[in-house]
This record gives sequence, C-alpha cells and structure tokens, in this order.
Amino acid sequence: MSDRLLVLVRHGQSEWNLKNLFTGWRDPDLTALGVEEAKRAGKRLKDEGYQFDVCFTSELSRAQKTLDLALTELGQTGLPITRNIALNERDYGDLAGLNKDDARVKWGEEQVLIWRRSYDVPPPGGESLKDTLARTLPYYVQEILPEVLRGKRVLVAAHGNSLRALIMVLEKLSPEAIVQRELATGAPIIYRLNADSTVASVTDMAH
Ligand SMILES: O=C(O)[C@H](O)COP(=O)(O)O
Repeated sequence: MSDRLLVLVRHGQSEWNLKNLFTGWRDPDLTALGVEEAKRAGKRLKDEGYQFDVCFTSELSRAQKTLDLALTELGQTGLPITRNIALNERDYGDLAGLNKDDARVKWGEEQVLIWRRSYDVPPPGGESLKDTLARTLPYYVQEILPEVLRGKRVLVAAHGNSLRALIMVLEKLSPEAIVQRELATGAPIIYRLNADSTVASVTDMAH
C-alpha cells in the first residue's frame, strides 16, 4: 500500500445547510449536528488507524472548526495547519443567503440544478465549478500534492464544491460525470496516490 495518503473531508452541517440557504463565501458556524459529524469523522479515521502530518483548510470557519474537532478526536491537535482562500467554497454570488427551495420556485428546478451542479455555468455574480477549479487546482498542485508526494500524510477539510473540483481532477471525472457527484457532510474520502500523482485507491467513508 502506498504511503501517499490524502484525505478530503467536507465540513459538518452548517447553520445555513440546516436552513437550506446558499452559502458560498458567507461564514455561518457549524450546527450541533455539524459538530457531531466533525467529531465522528475524526473518530472514524482514528478507529481505522489513520494519523496525519499536515493539514489544509479554507478561510471559512465551518471548515476550520471541522478540522479542529476532527484533529482533537484523532489526538493530533498540534499539527501544522495551512489556511488558504483557494480552498473556500464556490462563490455563490447573488444566490448567497437565498433559500434553495425559493430559488427553485423563482427560476425553476432545472436552472437551479445547472447553477448548483454543472461544470461551467456560473450562478449570477458567482463562480462556476470551472472557475472554482481554476483556483483550487493550482493550490493543490503547488502546495498540497508536493506534501503527499514527499510522504506526508495530508488531511484537507474544505467544502462541497471546492472538493468536487479537486475530486474531478483526482478521479478524472468528465464535466458530465461531476454533475452526479454529491459530497456528504463530515464523511472522509481517502485517497492513496501513486508516485506519478495518479490515484491508486479511493475509499469514500460515506458509502
Ligand atoms: O455553499 C453552499 O450553499 C453549500 O455549501 C453547497 O451548496 P450546493 O450543494 O448547493 O452546491
């Protein structure tokens, strides 16, 4: 088994996930359930024998808190953590703060699904997944991947769409295939990489 370990985890449920609001770069806290999901993620990783050397997260508190809670469960609170805006959620632009069901009523089911899941159609005033990928991928290649390749065990706590962008690259998913990909809150996805940075194995703890 390769030692090149990369674990991605979406933050636990946020206050705005609970209220069904588009969030993007807004910064709501975790709910009580979100705190539990984050702790459970750390406990599951610990129970399966995972330990880490370095961590990355976004500049948004729901991801940072998820990472802190998971690291506490892992007994690894002293690890180096790098926070970067490149890992922030997709900017939902004018949709941020709106209720997702209200948006479906206003613009139609299909249009809202296109904004939420398509590869290259941005929501009004916001980022498409392609735009999100344009900032997450260079950061991954320049900062995260080199750590993995030098044998550091890496934990990344981020967001549904910033992680979908990275997963698209890691798993070589087409723009059509990424539409189907949903990320559960607080469910670690475990990658082992080959020396050439391709994926040797993937385990999604949500399944
Ligand atoms: O920003 C948000 O609203 C969520 O974190 C992700 O929302 P989505 O599932 O609608 O992309």
